[in-house]
Amino acid sequence: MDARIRLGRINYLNCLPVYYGIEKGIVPINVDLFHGPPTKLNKMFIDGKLDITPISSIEYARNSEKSLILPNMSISADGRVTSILLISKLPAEKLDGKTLTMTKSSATSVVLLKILLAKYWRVKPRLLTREPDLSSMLTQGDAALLIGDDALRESRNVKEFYVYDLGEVWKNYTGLPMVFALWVIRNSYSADPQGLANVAGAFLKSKAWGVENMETLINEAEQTHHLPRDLISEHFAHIKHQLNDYYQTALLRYYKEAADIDLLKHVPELKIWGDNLVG
Ligand SMILES: C=C(O[C@@H]1C=C(C(=O)O)C=C[C@H]1O)C(=O)O
Repeated sequence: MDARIRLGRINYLNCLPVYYGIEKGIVPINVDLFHGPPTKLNKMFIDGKLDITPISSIEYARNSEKSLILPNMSISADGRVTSILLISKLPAEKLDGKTLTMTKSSATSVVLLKILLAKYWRVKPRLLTREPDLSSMLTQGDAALLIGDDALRESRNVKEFYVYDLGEVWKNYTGLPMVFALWVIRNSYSADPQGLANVAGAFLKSKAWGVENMETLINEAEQTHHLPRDLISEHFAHIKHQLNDYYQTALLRYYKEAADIDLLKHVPELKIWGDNLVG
């Protein structure tokens, strides 16, 4: 099989540990990589321009008939995540009627924030979507939602604000981890079980290589993402790339919470490739 797989790659630090082995050719696989923030990859996948890619977990729920889930992969956190931050001039309980600006790069964390505002903090701010630029977001509003590297980059400069790590708030609310992103497979691509097995295997090998070679990953991340070393290792320690029963239960709880406040039409079945689905 030498058809080149069109593979998405979120351009945040959270993907480095699972892509490094593939990108450096340590794990050989024939792919064309497409980089971008989550909302760009979400759209490319839905438009049929990617075969396999991480997408915001809420987008799988909205398009579950178009895709299958790649097993054993996710971007998750069991509590603190370090990179999904609500940065606010006021305590979150006081945001009722205030203006909150949200990064345009996110889909899952936008819905997560809406769940927490409605059900945990019980407030109803006015919500705006903006480019991920903290100072202009906080000029236009009283609070801002940032994700990924944009959040990590600001996380040490926000001491004068109230800072909420939404992985941690979600854990306080539900007692469960939070699954932010899933790797999905375009339905028509699943007709190539050998190709799929190759990709699934390559990710497992690349992920395992990353776990064994954490220092190399941190060195690479320092150079390519320009973040402090201790912040990088803290982020890597909190991001989980798994999708076992515990994380699947948590994901279904998130979908249920979203459906409860009409942000999702129905809770989808998690169709995971290899789970008695296709050959
Ligand atoms: C933990 C993260 O998870 C992410 C959050 C996403 C979202 O909110 O839609 C999508 C993909 C992930 O990048 C992060 O960005 O740091």
